[in-house]
Amino acid sequence: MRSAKDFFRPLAVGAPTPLTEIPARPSRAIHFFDPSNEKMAAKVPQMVGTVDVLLGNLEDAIKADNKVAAREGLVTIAQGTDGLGGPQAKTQLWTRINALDSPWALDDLTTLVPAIGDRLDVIMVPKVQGAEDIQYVDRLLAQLEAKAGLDRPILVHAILETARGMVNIEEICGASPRMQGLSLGPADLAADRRMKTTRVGGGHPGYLVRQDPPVNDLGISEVDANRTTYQQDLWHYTIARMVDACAMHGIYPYYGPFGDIADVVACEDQFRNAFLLGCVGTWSLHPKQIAIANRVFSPSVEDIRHARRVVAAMGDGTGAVMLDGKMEDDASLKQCLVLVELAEQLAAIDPELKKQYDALDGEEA
Ligand SMILES: CC(C)(COP(=O)(O)OP(=O)(O)OC[C@H]1O[C@@H](n2cnc3c(N)ncnc32)[C@H](O)[C@@H]1OP(=O)(O)O)[C@@H](O)C(=O)NCCC(=O)NCCSC(=O)C[C@H](O)C(=O)O
Ligand SMILES: [Mg+2]
Repeated sequence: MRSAKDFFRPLAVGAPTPLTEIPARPSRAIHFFDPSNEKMAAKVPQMVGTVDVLLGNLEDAIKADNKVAAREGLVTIAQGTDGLGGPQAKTQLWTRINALDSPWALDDLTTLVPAIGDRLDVIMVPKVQGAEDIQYVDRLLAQLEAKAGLDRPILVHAILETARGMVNIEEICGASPRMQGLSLGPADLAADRRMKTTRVGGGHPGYLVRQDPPVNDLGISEVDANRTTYQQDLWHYTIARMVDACAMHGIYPYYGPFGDIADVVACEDQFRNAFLLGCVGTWSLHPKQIAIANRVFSPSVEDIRHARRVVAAMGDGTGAVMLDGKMEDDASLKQCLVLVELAEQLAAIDPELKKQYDALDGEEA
């Protein structure tokens, strides 16, 4: 472990100085595309500006025979697409490299950083098991950045998809000042934990609680009676764990994939649960999931109306007031400020949202 004194020193001579704070750039949807798929690649330029993050995927879902084509395709796309990636871009450019125990990960990094390191905002590392994985990537990136003459550090995002990664979650978050955030990888995590769901994210009808049985006049429980069941969220514990670890380390938590592309309703529910629990965004696997993510991970006009009224009513921010029959105080003010600040960040990049929030300006507090 590095000492506190050394933590923010570059890990290679000439590498950019690490950031002391991870910028809160909007990232409601991290949209995955396969850079070796011509049809998907052709859609990238028109998606710039409509989605917060475009992620060139090199890992799972890319056939082994296409790994090199995907890597080279990503270089071509990054070099040839205006407005994609870099600190000022409206649409960030991320990649998901291959797993560190695969034969491709090293070539992914040594190819991408010199070629498009100035465009790449975040590198997502799959199947992270512990701090050692992040430290390996951290040192290698510093060497490659120094060699390429880059002037800002590329950030790192870890996917939680093993039981060991979950157990080591705090040390992963704190392993490097490059750590930008965490995503849930529900498919790999389910397999590693030997969970019995075969779905890619989302709920499961078998994971439920059932209403108590009615009791008859003889005091006997009628277990065969019709009883309401309530489906539970298989991922609640994992997401909540991830949110706490990220908040503690000043980095950002994300829900991961929702594989039932056709079920846009359940997808929206899963995304909203993650938003309410504290996640800042999610993955999008299909173009139709982008609009869902943008909608869900943007505070509603109603929420912002209420939050602004609380801010106005609270004056200097201390004490307690009654608003619409409810108590508001220093703590609920902080809750409201979370939403107001998020709305400001999103309005800065999303003109339609800005218009909706601005329309509240004339309203009485
Ligand atoms: C899921 C898909 C395979 C579906 O593709 P397809 O059957 O082609 O869908 P459509 O016919 O509805 O597509 C309509 C058009 O849109 C284009 N398209 C589709 N998906 C994308 C996309 N992601 N980006 C850009 N464009 C896209 C199609 O080419 C069609 O174009 P056209 O014919 O010209 O109209 C496919 O969506 C897909 O492969 N998505 C990405 C899958 C992926 O990245 N998976 C990996 C992430 S999830 C994971 O790894 C699990 C995780 O790690 C864990 O452990 O949990
Ligand atoms: Mg996975």
